[in-house]
Amino acid sequence: MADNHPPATEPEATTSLAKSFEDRMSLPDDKKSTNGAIEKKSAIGANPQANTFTPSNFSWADEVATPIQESSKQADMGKSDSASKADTDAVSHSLNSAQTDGATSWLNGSGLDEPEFDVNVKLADLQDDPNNPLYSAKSFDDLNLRQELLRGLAVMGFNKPSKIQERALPLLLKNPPQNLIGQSQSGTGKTAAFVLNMLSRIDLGTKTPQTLVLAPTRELAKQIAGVATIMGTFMAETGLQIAEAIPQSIARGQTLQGQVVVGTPGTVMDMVKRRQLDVRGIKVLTLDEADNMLDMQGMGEQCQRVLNLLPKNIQVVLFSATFPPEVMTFADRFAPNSNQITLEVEKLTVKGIKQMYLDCPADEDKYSALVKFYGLMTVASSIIFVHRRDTAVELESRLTREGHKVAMLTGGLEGQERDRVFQAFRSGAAKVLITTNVLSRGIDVQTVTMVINYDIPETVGGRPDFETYLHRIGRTGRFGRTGAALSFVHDKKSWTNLMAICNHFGVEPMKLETGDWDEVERKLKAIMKNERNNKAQHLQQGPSKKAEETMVD
Ligand SMILES: Nc1ncnc2c1ncn2[C@@H]1O[C@H](COP(=O)(O)OP(=O)(O)OP(=O)(O)O)[C@@H](O)[C@H]1O
Repeated sequence: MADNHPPATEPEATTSLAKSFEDRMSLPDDKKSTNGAIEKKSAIGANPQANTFTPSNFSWADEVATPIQESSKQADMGKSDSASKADTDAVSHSLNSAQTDGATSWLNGSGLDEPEFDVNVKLADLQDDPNNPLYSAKSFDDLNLRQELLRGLAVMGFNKPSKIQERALPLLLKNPPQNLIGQSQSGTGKTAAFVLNMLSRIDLGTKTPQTLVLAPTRELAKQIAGVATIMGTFMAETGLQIAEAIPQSIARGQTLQGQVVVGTPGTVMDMVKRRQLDVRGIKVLTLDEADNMLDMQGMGEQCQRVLNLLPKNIQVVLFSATFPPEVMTFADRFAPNSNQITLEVEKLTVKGIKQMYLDCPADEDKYSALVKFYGLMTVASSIIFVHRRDTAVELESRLTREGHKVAMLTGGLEGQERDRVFQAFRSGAAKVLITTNVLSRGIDVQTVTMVINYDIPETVGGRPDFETYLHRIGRTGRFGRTGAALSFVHDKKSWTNLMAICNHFGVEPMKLETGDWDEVERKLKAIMKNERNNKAQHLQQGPSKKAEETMVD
């Protein structure tokens, strides 16, 4: 695969073929260093908390709505509604070994100390609105989960299931087990749905692998393993073990032990071939980001080969926010006779994400526009997506040379370096991450309030890449938070592709122009103000009585 044509997500297996440029680049530690103060106000990567909030210095971070604040309130109280102190301590212990974000903010994982705002939308309000994907009519207690899992959910602060969790769990947990294809918007809790299914189905009497999750990247595999570790804290007492099947996770000659295995398909294949992974006891196979995993131009063949190695008649579970029609046929074959929860394309965009685009005169103007844009506001954490690895490297060196503090991760980096960079970003030590599509899917870092499409996502053939756009912007606005996505256009092709993407999802992005930065600032403030008013109205009126189901079986 040529370096300038990365696939939608760079699979592990292809990274060694395409890293010549980065291989030559030395990335000294000081570039990635996560300490060191940034004096310049609103510089890229500067800590927003270092700036004083004034009306003219508004912050996107302020717009991270109250799920976080609500969470920190729980932290103040020392525990969530139904979790005991002992349970909380047990989960804190799990956190030491798990890489996760999602549930951990109230345990000081990634909580933001946000300035207070006049209007607060609580997660509870969103979850009471039947039009919201986070809505549920049921509680976790109604879902027949084992007690240990209910305790895990309680300390994680999961008070109520989201719509996908409420709908998928009864289908997943039914016996005899049935296959499932599940779709819901980004950041609506698909991971918990499939992790709860796996943890409900394992036998703790043996350490042999019983459930296998495949994910497209090491970061996502580690994140899922982290969620399973925390959710299963109280099953660990009776023998639960979670194992990662990613490059270098175990030494040669060692075998993987654990009822739950989470890995990338290439490494899983290798481990099975080397007899490091015994798959004879597997009874559930889950594919996260399933449309990407089943894409025949990507990992489809590998996943099929893994499936062929597993026992017959296992439960196959496929989850993603997107299932384009061309993949759906294969998905049906991969998970035959499945129950299906799907979404209409217009329902796919997350309402809390404000979409904008910046009209740049030419490609070479994008860089100065980026710097200028960051200068207008403080951002909690942000991700800048580029198309090519060499663009990522170039952007990182240029910004670093000019005193901005940024981190960079592409599939061209070695595994341990990837872990180090990503951990720095996850922990908040690095505020700006430049990356390719390798991190476009699944990654859950709650502090991300801004996603920048420095390059509009396109397929190998140069066509608009609808799915990648949706997954990229879905790195913000997670589980009821608000966020913003800004796409850069600089010529006819990038503009046409962006418009095609927006038409596809039925959204109207707001246009910003580089000719008049005062106007850009004014528009940004207006959009944020509007958002606050909408929330205020929503809270005054309460949820709409004409509830319209957003999911169809
Ligand atoms: N019931 C719940 N209550 C509160 N928070 C939840 C609940 N379920 C999930 N979350 C949180 O929501 C966030 C998003 O969840 P998750 O990563 O599973 O989303 P996803 O649907 O898999 O997204 P993507 O499509 O991007 O992969 C996480 O931070 C998770 O901890």
